[in-house]
Amino acid sequence: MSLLTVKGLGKSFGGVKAVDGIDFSVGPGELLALIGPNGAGKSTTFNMVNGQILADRGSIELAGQELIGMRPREIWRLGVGRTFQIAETFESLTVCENVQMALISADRQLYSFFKRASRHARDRALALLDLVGMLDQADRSSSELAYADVKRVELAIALANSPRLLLMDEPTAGMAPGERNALMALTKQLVTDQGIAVLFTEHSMDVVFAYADRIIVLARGRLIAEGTPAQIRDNPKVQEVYFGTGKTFEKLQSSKEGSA
Ligand SMILES: Nc1ncnc2c1ncn2[C@@H]1O[C@H](COP(=O)(O)OP(=O)(O)OP(=O)(O)O)[C@@H](O)[C@H]1O
Repeated sequence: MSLLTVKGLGKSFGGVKAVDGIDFSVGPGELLALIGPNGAGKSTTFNMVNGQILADRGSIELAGQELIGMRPREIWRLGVGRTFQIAETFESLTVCENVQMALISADRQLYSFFKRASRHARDRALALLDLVGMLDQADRSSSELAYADVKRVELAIALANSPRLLLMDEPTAGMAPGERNALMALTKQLVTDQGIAVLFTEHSMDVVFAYADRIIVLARGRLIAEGTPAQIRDNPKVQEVYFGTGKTFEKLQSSKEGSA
């Protein structure tokens, strides 16, 4: 059963068909990687799913509900979370307060008094920090954290909204290989346990091949391949348009060994 179902999705900018009629779906607990060379249409696809860009055509359904035409905030309220390439937390707040803010924001309709919300949210924030392995750093200032830990806090913040679908934009950008694997292993475990569907883009092929359940490949706005990591690795069309374009494939294959 799919949670997110995208059909015939398209978006043009002037004469450029950034996304040209693509279909895909993601199910609960599944990690779907969206890859492709520069300018393939990955960001445009992402931004259409979370409502930042209005699609020209097609449909994006979350559990049967059409998202096209909704604002990002409404889509977020329906349970579509997002993490960013560069993780950001409020540096003036502690780790725990950052997660509390996210909880209070997610609960806005249920709590009218900040104090009450804030007390209640602390316990839940600590539980989320425990999930991402950051409980012992809950009362530290966010400004003191190492980057890999900021990414963990960002994951806790994304989980605060109890997402059904999580969009992750290059989740491991800027991280060392060992840290990349730790973050992705944690993400995979959490989304599997909680049945969250994940759509992620990633330039790092070692991460894609190790953690994606399925991969879709875009090139010039078109979906040119879809399959398991093994199917995508062996697909000649993919090698031609994507891996064949540069040194990326070879380089990342050897980095996989280094990071395993
Ligand atoms: N706001 C915009 N105005 C005009 N053209 C755009 C705009 N956004 C994207 N494009 C064009 O649409 C195409 C797809 O861009 P997109 O950013 O979605 O690709 P991408 O796969 O995310 O690329 P990258 O990996 O480099 O981030 C490109 O040709 C790009 O130049």
